[in-house]
Amino acid sequence: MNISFYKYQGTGNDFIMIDDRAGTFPMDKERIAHLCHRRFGIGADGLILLQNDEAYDFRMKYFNADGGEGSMCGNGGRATVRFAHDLGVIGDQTRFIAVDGEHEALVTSEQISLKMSNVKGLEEHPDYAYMNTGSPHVVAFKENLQDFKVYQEGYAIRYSDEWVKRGGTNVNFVEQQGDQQLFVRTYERGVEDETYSCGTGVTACALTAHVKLGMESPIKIKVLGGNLEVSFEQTSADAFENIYLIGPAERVFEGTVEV
Ligand SMILES: N[C@@H](CCC[C@H](N)C(=O)O)C(=O)O
Repeated sequence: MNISFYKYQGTGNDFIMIDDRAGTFPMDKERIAHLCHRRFGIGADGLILLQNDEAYDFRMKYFNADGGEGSMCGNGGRATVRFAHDLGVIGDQTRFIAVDGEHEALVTSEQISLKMSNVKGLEEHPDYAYMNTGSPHVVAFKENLQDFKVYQEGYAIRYSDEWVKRGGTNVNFVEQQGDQQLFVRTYERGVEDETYSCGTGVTACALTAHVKLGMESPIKIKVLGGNLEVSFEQTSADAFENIYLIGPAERVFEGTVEV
């Protein structure tokens, strides 16, 4: 059968977006991986279904590029809000449900401001920090990040015995570039490559930079695909609330594909 799809991107993290309010999309791992393949398919870091939900404006169901259902995707959340707005499903404010629970968002023509899940349990290790911002993230500070081997080093951590045992992780490398500015590069689990941006990843980096370097909210973050901002409130030594991921998200093209 042929289905309509839309392609969206948020700071270069790109997604196939499907209006699945009828609930008819055939959710099959191989099919989703094929659609996301950059040579044989449409090409994307992930595929997202916008579905109906009784209690919320919509449900966001996110799959990584390998076809497996992912944990929360921050940029995907922002792109799904833009998609829902473009479809006329929502106005300029929304409350929706995703794999990690309820989210709120505000829409302007330039930006989507997405409220992220509260964070509890920041682990501080000598060489890195770890936290779950809806998805699991290792955060390691590096100098001269532009020239750093993100794929090789990220892969080594992601597939180390410890992280395989713990269910896998995304890996973020971060460099401070001013009082309120970070530069972040991310190796993404489920894409198994460096992506141009990772929303839950930059959120983890901002919270880590606050704890380790004393950087205050809001923190601006440069990624390969553009610029994001993260604001937050720290409520105890390892807990954060009112976390917002703010940045652009837009439709790139649309089409039909046989599934
Ligand atoms: N790109 C995402 C992160 C997606 C989740 C991740 N790949 C996983 O399942 O671990 C983002 O913007 O947050």
